[in-house]
Amino acid sequence: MNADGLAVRCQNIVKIYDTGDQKVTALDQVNLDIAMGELMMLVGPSGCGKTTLISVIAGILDQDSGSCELFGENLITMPSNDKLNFRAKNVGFVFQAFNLLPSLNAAENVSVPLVINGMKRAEAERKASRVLEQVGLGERLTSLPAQLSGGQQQRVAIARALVHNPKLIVCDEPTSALDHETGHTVMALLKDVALQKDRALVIVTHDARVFNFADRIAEMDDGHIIKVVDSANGTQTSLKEAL
Ligand SMILES: Nc1ncnc2c1ncn2[C@@H]1O[C@H](COP(=O)(O)OP(=O)(O)OP(=O)(O)O)[C@@H](O)[C@H]1O
Repeated sequence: MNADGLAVRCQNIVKIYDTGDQKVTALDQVNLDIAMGELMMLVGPSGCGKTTLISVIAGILDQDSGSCELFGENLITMPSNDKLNFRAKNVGFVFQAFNLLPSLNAAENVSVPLVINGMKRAEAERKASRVLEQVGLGERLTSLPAQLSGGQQQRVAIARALVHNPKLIVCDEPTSALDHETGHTVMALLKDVALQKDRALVIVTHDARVFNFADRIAEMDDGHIIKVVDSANGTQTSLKEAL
């Protein structure tokens, strides 16, 4: 794939966790390109490296070697302040554990990325409320995370990842706590974002109900990407062609 028009370019990414008494190679020479306008899903067994890979892609974890470019920018060589600003503006992340701030209500949680990017609080909360309405939580704006169900908290986390209109959205199991219909609504909303030509989405999922939303599905095993399938026509791309 030509580097023009790429949202993400991962080349030879290696990540080893060193816990003192043992070393775990979570990513072993991973190569993956994601085009602008693409919704890429990552699948594979537990422990194969999916969360590690999206954390590197989102710039929240540094790889040990290899390069990862986001919209042509190599985050690992950026000064840390520039990296923080770049990430705050361009990346939305839905964590597996949601990571909502417990003392802030739903609208306040969702407004955090806007406030970080310099928007006034009242305006940020108005905008956050509109996105919460889109995910079906217009009635729960002032609820604290502890007053919400798991599925509702997950939708707050998704609204927070979308609210500042980032160019890259990275989601770790975004539909795991949602029923079929809500999962479908949330995926349709995420897909709408991915369809914008200067944006991209990467979603880690075990949820077969949402595979049909993907443009391509990359399958991982034991720190490697073992195949990439184009879901529109079922074509399996060899790894050389996927690059
Ligand atoms: N902070 C850490 N310290 C040490 N080892 C880690 C750490 N995080 C992940 N690992 C190990 O790295 C490997 C990859 O983990 P990762 O969380 O990326 O897998 P995953 O495919 O996302 O798994 P799951 O589907 O269960 O979320 C696993 O063997 C895991 O135990």
